[in-house]
Amino acid sequence: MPDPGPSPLQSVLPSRPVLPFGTAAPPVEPPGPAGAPPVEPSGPAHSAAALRRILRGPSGLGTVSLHWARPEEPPAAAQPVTPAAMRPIPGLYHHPVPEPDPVRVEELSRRIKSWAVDEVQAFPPEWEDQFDGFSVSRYMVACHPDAPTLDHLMLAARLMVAENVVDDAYCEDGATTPDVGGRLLLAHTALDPVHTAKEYQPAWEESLHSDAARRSYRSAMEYFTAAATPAQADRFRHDMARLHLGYLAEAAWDETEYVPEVWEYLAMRQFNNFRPCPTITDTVGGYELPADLQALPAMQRVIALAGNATTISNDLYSYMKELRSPGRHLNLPVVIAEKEGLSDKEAYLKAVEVHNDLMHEFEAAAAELAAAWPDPRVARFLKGVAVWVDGNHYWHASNTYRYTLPDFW
Ligand SMILES: CC(C)=CCC/C(C)=C(\C)COP(=O)(O)OP(=O)(O)O
Ligand SMILES: [Mg+2]
Repeated sequence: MPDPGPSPLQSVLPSRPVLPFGTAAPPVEPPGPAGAPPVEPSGPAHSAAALRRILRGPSGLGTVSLHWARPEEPPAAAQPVTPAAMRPIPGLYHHPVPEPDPVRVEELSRRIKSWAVDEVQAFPPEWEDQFDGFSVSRYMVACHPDAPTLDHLMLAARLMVAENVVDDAYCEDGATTPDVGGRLLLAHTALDPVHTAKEYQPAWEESLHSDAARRSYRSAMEYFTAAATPAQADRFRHDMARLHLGYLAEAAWDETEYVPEVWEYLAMRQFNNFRPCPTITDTVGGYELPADLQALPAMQRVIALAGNATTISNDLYSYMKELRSPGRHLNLPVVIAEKEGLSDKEAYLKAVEVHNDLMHEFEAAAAELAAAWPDPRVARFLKGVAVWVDGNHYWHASNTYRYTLPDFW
């Protein structure tokens, strides 16, 4: 498939002031009465042009200050960057991203490893190669190019590492145990604190240091809540509860050897999903999408579609890795093949089409919302989610340590 070039949400970078940690964005009146004004009928050209105008951000008198603060670090290294070896899935709709700033990647790698090894003991020494091969720094710099400082990037990197520690230690490839529900709930309390009788509170607090998963969640959440507003922290807790519900459904189907219908699998994957990563784009970017705008049904639809597209992208890039794992690892191609009687190749190619449909639905919903709610914070958040989707694809397509593709082409 020819490279479709930058997504409509990528074409301009809205300019916004960077707010220091924890500062709530100044209130801006939504554009109209309670309900959003009707989106005028528009064809693709109209909405793309409207979207470009909206995403360009405010212009005219008094807006000159609405420009991003330059990152505190020195500019990127002048030497040419060796682009990562990319192998995009043929026919997969995606947008290219600029090579992540190598200066930021190198410094973030140093800081996140120090946190993982020295602060929280996130993994045993025998997992060090896997940790390095995950390339979390290249991932996060690609997904959050608007992060004003490395401290902001560390917020995302710690949570990404912690989320994967929990997935690997509790849910992946044979790690699932019959008591996974109890273990996940207790790990979740490292994000969503227990408030209980005085006599029992110390035992809970001590539990947060008892395994790598809880140590990682507790520490990453402590840094996050220090930087985020209360509303952003509560949003994240809610998104992580969704994620853990998805893990539990996956574990229950694994335990009972149930193969879901395709729609059931897609429903589960909307919860066992990258959602908690793009939805922190405002905290990592140093601004806030207010809770009332984040909760808009139209915004919720955009977030769900973006998360679904990113997660089915993972199903496609991790297909070979999962075929090699113990037992039957459910992913979209495997479920389509089983439930629709297709060959492995036919099912995989159909899963690529499902991914592409999700991407087009996401971009259309984002463009419609940006036009309906021309609030600069909505535009910036939508762009941040789109950039996360594209950065996530870049990481999957270039992580040849972790992923290989089937020979279907
Ligand atoms: C980082 C994060 C919030 C992950 C959420 C759920 C998750 C682990 C994925 C969407 C990745 O899926 P999967 O478990 O298939 O991971 P790999 O394919 O092993 O990379
Ligand atoms: Mg996978």
